[in-house]
Amino acid sequence: MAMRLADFIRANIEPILQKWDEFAETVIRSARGMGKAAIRDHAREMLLTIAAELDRANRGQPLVARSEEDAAEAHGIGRWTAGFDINETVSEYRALRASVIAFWTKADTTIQPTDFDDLLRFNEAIDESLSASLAGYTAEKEKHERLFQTVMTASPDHVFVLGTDGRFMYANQALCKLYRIAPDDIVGKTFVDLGQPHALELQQQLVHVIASRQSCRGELSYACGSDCVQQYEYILAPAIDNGGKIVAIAGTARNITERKAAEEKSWRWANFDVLTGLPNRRLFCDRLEQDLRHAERTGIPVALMFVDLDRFKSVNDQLGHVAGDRLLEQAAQRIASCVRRTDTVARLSGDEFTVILTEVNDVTHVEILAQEIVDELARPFQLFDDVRSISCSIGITLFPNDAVTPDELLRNADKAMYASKADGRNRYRFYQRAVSQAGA
Ligand SMILES: Nc1nc2c(ncn2[C@@H]2O[C@H](COP(=O)(O)OP(=O)(O)OP(=O)(O)O)[C@@H](O)[C@H]2O)c(=O)[nH]1
Repeated sequence: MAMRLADFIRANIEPILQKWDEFAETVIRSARGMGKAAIRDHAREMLLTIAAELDRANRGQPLVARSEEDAAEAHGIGRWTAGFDINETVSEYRALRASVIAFWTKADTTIQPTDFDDLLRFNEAIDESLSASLAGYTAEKEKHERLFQTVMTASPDHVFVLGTDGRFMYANQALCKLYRIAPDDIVGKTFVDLGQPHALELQQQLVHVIASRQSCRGELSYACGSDCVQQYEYILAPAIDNGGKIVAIAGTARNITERKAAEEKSWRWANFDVLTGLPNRRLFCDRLEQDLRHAERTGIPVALMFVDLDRFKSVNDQLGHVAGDRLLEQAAQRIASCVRRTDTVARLSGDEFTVILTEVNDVTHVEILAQEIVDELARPFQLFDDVRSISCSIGITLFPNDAVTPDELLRNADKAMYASKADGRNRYRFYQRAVSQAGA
């Protein structure tokens, strides 16, 4: 052959790369996100580097200069990052070697002694390049594994990998600490083996993730002592290989106990009266709407009471606001003690309370209850060193007889309450009767 191998490679680089492309189609399937052009450019770069090495060898210079070794190493790192597995990385070099030799052998007519030297050096160059590349690949892989381990170990969240049979393949330190088990001992066990009440739920979720091939989230409680329950939010996600097969389930779980407590606290702030602990106006309105909807379905009436303390201002004026607060707290407890657990007692504002009575089959019961509240609030209140007596005025309206909307019902109850006040306080009045009396 007239042409040296290095020159041959440079002259035939296009057809060599064309052949390489065809082979690469089958080898590099798993190189996610890497375009064909990028892969080809890499091959071109490697071939030109090897050709330059052959030139140097022909001139009697050392075969592999440091910079080429670095380039091959960087290539290996790139292959790991691009998602190549180690076989694909090796195959890539084998394909390059095969492409070049196939072309060269085909083009060869008369073999010169120098051709054997070139072939030998070419193979050596490919081997050197491959080993530098693999060194880069494995170093990068190990570096990432170490980083992964560090992140997993430091993570306060639970991270785990389960096989499709539900057995642990990996669990990080946080999870092992929770279950009081060594990381090596947890491998091969299932959540059921760890003996937690939430195990069956997780097992079912696992089956669901495998069947649907979709991730799922959920919440669970973990009893970490007789009076300690921690809440966790978890995500289970299927790990799918290049062939579309589910090979594992990756899971994370985060302790949300504090977040839940904060949410609960802010929900209480938004919906309950701080002084009395009763539902506030907002929650009262929600409950009234719900109760009315329910009553529409069942056809059983609802009664709404408006309870206003009589001359409460004088308690504040004479004994101070703190004593007034004490009275409001006690009044709230007394009203609540008169009703069923299913009924709602709320504090709308100041000394105004409301009571929603559901499933009122007999209005007589409403009257009895209203009188009970009047009597309860007429009993003396112990306010620190003082004892005070006040009374209350109650207005009552009925759904659906008097009105059907929450606003109208509230207005009616308010009017009936004022009728009680006008009648001399310390009593209750029904809206209907108050209206007909006013009309009479
Ligand atoms: N201690 C205390 N007082 C409050 C609170 N909210 C409102 N008040 C007072 O409650 C009083 C309500 O008075 P009113 O309902 O207007 O009048 P009243 O003295 O009860 O007289 P009648 O309703 O006409 O019988 C006002 O003095 C308010 O300042 C509270 O949270 N604590």
